[in-house]
Amino acid sequence: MQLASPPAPPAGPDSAADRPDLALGQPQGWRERLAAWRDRRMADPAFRTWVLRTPLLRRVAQRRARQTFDLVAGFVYSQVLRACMELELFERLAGGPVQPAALARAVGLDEAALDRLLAAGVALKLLRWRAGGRIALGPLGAPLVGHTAIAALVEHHHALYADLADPVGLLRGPAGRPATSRQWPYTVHARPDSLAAEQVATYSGIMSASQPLIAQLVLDAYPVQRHRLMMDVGGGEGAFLRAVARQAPGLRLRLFDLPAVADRARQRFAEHGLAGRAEAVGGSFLSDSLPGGADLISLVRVVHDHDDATVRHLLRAAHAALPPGGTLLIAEPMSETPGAEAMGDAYFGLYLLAMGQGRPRSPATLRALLAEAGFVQIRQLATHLPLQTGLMVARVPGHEAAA
Ligand SMILES: C[S@@+](CC[C@H](N)C(=O)[O-])C[C@H]1O[C@@H](n2cnc3c(N)ncnc32)[C@H](O)[C@@H]1O
Repeated sequence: MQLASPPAPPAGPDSAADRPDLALGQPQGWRERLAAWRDRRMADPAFRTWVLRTPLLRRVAQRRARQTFDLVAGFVYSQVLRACMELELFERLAGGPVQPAALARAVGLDEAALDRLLAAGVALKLLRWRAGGRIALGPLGAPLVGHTAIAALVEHHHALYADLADPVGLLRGPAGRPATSRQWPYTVHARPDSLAAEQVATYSGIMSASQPLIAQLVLDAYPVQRHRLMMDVGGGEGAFLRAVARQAPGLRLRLFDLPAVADRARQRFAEHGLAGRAEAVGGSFLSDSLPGGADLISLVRVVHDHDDATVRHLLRAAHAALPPGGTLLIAEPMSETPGAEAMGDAYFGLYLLAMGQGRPRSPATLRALLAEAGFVQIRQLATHLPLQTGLMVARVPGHEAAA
């Protein structure tokens, strides 16, 4: 096998003279020099062609190209998923493979249009072809049958999708209010505790529907049953506490959220026969102190919604409400999570920007904020799916430590 020698490196834009606006520095140390050399080569089309023609390097080049094109085309893949969900294809195929013509009639699309969607769905492993030209669930579509949590997330993305049509505009600060922030009115309202029932209904419904993505992961990672009274702050409609109630029958439960949200939680607790065991307290952690008495406080998908000043205030309030030895849990997707960096830093980073406040935080950042608020024994607990939630546990100093 004869290998062609690689083309000479291009004269890339690697000097400060080429980009005077950036005042580029020289690479420091051999690692940076090597990386700079490699980056210059990778930026050269002739070098990339040579790599593709070289058997031993081709696989790496193909994988990199696929990753790049996934980034280029990812928004289309998301919309293919959305179309499948809007047309309820996964539920329609749950009973087994069907003929595309029958499916086209059922969803009200002409056959050619449906064929195009089916081909896209097959390519994305949402669907798969079966003998006789029938279409069936694929490996990624099968778990989505009746998956109301994913359905709620996909459906509510229409706002984020609109905001991201101009990502640089979003980063610069959009002229108007991003559509995403309108979905979360507490992020922009001066007095969130005065939000009315109809203003909290949509986001509370989305949170409740998507809570199953989180609850069991948290409960598998932390034994809540060792506590007496758990207070879930920013607990929404109580979906998390309902899962806790099933797991820990002896635990008393309290939810704290904005008054209009707490009303919804109270109603849900009554519907689920929990009225005698779970109470819902309305208030704002921005202006009210948190009720005392709980030996465990949870903040589930709450901290990342807020800027650092509010988080400092909230953690101090949680510390003040807990007894000596009391425990605080923080559960949310975290940045810099190995294997889930894209979810924490790309998805939530941009999502929270469009929402108008908050940021994804790394375990190290949360640890520092918790320590500043006076917590000790701060630990990160592993969850089975850190992509969906990470978990931090911390204690108030004192003799009553439960563990
Ligand atoms: C992203 S949702 C998470 C809901 C729930 N913990 C879950 O994971 O499904 C954030 C929650 O914090 C509540 N919240 C926001 N600002 C608040 C405040 N100032 N005081 C009390 N609750 C607040 C919202 O009403 C909402 O229910």
